[in-house]
Amino acid sequence: MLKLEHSGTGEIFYATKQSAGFDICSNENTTVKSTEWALIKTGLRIVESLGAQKLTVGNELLSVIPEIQIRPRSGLALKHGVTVLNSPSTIDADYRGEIMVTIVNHSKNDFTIHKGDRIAQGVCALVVQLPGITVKEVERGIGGFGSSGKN
Ligand SMILES: O=c1ccn([C@H]2C[C@H](O)[C@@H](COP(=O)(O)OP(=O)(O)OP(=O)(O)O)O2)c(=O)[nH]1
Repeated sequence: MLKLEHSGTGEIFYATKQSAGFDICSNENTTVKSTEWALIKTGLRIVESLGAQKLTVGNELLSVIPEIQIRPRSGLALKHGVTVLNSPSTIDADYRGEIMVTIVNHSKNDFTIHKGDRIAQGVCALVVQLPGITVKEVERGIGGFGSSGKN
């Protein structure tokens, strides 16, 4: 449905058979200062997606597409006041750039992140595009973070 790859040696895994989220690790060493936020590289990329699937509900033919939601790790939030600023972040199925995570540090202390540290988790969900809304572009490619408009 969606195929994810890591650009380095980083593993992508579910902790248990019934884990909803897979761990997302930092692909860099950095420090997020107290009360500030930073965009962190993950080395992850979607390399393939099946595209929209059609589902009939009542009289309507709906497009069902996968997305990845980035969610915080509860342990980081509780122990360090560190979370994902724009959570749940939306990773579109046709995004081919590196998946990035905006980490915010709400604590009084600077927070150091090492390459390989688990900073967030990814959840794959199936969403429905509302019928009757215009689809403007065919594909997103590597554009993100405000690339599709002025605001
Ligand atoms: O935390 C995030 C949020 C987004 N993205 C990438 C994947 C996503 O598909 C793309 C666009 O994200 P979003 O729709 O949230 O961005 P936007 O600010 O609305 O800008 P755009 O005009 O690019 O849609 O950026 C990330 O890598 N990490």
